Amino acid sequence: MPARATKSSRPVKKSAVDVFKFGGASLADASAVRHAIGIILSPRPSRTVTVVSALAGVTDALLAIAEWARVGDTKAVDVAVDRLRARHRAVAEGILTTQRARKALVKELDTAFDELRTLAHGVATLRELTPRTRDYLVARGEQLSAQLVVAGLLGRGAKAQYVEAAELIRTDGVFGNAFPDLAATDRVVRERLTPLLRRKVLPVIPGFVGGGAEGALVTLGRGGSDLTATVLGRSLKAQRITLWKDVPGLMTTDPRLVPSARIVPQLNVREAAELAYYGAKVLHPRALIPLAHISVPVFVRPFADPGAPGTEISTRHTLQRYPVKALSIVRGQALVTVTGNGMLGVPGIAARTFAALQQAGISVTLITQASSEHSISLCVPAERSAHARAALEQTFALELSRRELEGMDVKTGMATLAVVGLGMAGSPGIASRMFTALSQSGVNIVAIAQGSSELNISVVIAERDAEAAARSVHDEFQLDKIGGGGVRSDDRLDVVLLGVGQIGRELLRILPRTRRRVKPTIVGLIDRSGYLFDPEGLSPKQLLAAVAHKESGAALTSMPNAIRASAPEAVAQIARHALSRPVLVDLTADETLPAIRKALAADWDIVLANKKPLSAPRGEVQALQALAKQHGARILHETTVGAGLPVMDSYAKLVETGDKVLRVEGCTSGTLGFLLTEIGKGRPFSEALGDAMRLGYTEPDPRDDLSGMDVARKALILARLIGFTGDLTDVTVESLVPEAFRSMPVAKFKSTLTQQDKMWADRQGTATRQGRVLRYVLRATPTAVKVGLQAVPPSHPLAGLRGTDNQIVFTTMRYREHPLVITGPGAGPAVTAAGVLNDILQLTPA
Ligand SMILES: NC(=O)C1=CN([C@@H]2O[C@H](COP(=O)(O)OP(=O)(O)OC[C@H]3O[C@@H](n4cnc5c(N)ncnc54)[C@H](OP(=O)(O)O)[C@@H]3O)[C@@H](O)[C@H]2O)C=CC1
Ligand SMILES: N[C@@H](CC=O)C(=O)O
Repeated sequence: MPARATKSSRPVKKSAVDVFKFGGASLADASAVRHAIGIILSPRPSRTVTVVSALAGVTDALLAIAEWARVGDTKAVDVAVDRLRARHRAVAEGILTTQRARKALVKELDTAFDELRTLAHGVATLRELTPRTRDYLVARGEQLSAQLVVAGLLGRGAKAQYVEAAELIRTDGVFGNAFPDLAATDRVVRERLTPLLRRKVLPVIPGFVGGGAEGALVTLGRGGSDLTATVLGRSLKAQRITLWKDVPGLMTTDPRLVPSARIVPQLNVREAAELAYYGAKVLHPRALIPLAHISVPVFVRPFADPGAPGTEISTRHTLQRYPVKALSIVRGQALVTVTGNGMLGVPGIAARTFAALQQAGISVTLITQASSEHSISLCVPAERSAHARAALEQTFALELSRRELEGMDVKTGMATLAVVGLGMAGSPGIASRMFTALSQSGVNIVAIAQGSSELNISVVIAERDAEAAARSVHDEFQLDKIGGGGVRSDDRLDVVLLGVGQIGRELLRILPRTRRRVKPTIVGLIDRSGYLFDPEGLSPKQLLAAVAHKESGAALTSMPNAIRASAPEAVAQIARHALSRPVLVDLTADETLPAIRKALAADWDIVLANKKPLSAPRGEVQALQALAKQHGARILHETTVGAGLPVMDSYAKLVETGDKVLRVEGCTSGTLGFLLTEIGKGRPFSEALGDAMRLGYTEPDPRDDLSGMDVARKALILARLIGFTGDLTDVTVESLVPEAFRSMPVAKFKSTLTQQDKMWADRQGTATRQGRVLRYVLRATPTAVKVGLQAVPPSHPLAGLRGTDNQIVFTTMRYREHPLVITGPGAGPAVTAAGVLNDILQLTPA
């Protein structure tokens, strides 16, 4: 009868719990344990269940103690126990700050080591080490490290509690290699851990250990702490399970074999399980079994760099451009082939072959049988090949004596290479690409196996060819691009929008209307809260939803699948995916240089509507341009001056044809143009500015326009083009914002606009009486840059501008007497988004 869920046995709300697992290699000494404690305490509010392995090397030391005890060497036992005791004491001393806490912990440790010693001496007396006793001894490593972590957490003022694993993880009771009884464990875990989590207590559980029959303690097999973590994550319906490891994540292959191996950002559970089975040592092969029918993502993350995202293992299927996502090489294999005419049509040969190997305790890593049924080949670890031959010869002694079987052929010095990826299913040509790559690098394929799931293709090759084989297959499937970098594809351009404000949303609206063979694909959106990303491209539905969402003033991170991050973090995380001709489009009005640098470093191109990056101090801008050059990236910024008007384009055409620009003058503020036109018609300042804001002409803070800073930035960008070596502070700027309004919060400024109506009416009145027209004007030469309000006569070319019209006048060597004039609307979402789109299209493949 199913157990009824009581209040306390219900799992805590889905997505509330994190399960962390710290591997032994991470927990090496006191500073590592302190670091782990810092990681456990970092999520706030913390509902973290922690699983720990034994301190690095302790499991091996305990196994050695068990062996010495079995042969009666109590001296060796004592030395090893004392060494372990000293090591654990040193960690205790290093993680606790008060004498009292240290004394108490050392006492606990001493009790545990005394018991260990007594037990080992008992084994030595009897000279008998049962599997049960061995498990009991070896489990001590995880138990001790859990005690240390609990003490460390308590020492940091956290509420933490040691929970005995044998009481939580119910198993089939197989000593040395037990497997959890998932249903039973689910119930116990919820009953025991849920109340602790509700009380905000951090449970710490020894990994690798479970409970067997009659209260026996069992172990889950080498690396079994991963399994403990996934079992707990499953039972608690955790929001995620994080395996903190001494590797950066799951790699496309072994980086020692292939230096260009990359971290795979995301793997499907089936792919990860396949890789674990085929030799990717990072993950315990059985660790993913508990998650087969339940969607809890597992993250393999680097302990040394907790900010790095590592590899996500989940039910998602991303990176679909990669039919193969990783490859594994297992060396030290032997290929055993059973051959003979007597196998034809005789049922049971395969079954007897595998039964013989199973009885000999030999694990088979690959099987292949030709359809002629003339032979069966299989791979076994080379060191077991003699045993395998003997076991098979014994099983088939009769067939061998009758010559129905020709014999057992055993080839040692072999390796298996397996390529793994969900995208292989139904994609023709993957095997042929793999075989062609191998043949082109001179690698002979000895045997081939492919499962009907098409999730992997494995080949057997000579071990001496392993490196060449891995490199050629890795190259063939472009796996060096999977963790980031630009893939030069002819039919894609991947765009990430930094900023989803007025301009960003308008750009998203007009993008589908692009008349180009290759339409840019929006793969990412970033705002102040975080980012939304899909390497395959956000769907039109997602983009529409994002536009509506942002229009309503909400944060991107309140949308499904969005991730909380700062802009530089978001770019860095997105840049780990291989994108086609990636472009970062900066549509913020913020200091975004750190994010832009990250993008350039990943070979992305940049499009800017934001003027701040290029009006930063000269040294920073020069460094940015040098970085772009180094990475072969382009920085396009047409809309930083004159919105959609072809200002940068015209400048480039002038200089490309050998002209020299001597000075630039004009009006480059749509907001001020509109404001002065409206005030000139007699409208109050507050109304006119209100309209400018509503129509999307102003900067997010309209004082950037009114203070002249927006024009100053544009002037500096233009002036630097023609040789000005100064900074923004060297630009002479006339501010139109009265002192009292300059530093108040923007919301307050917007609510007090009417207080400036009279000042603006007076200013306009004076100009009208003088028969003049007010214009905010810039003048930039290689030696001086000035922006400010001018009262120009009605005959002046600038006097004729209306509304948001900008005018940019280039005086050049060629256009000296009659300068080149560009006039037109210079603000507003429609023209600006079109200008940004034009820049993006310049980067699009033709
Ligand atoms: N309006 C115009 O006519 C023209 C504008 N431009 C330039 O276009 C840019 C965008 O203007 P507009 O769309 O009106 O501005 P908005 O204020 O409407 O939008 C800005 C967007 O940028 C995001 N953002 C701001 N700072 C950060 C940050 N540090 N990290 C991540 N995201 C950030 C905001 O996020 P959140 O939503 O979370 O606040 C918002 O989505 C400005 O630089 C402007 O000068 C250029 C030419 C013409
Ligand atoms: N706020 C700016 C927008 C364009 O750069 C302006 O009004 O010109």
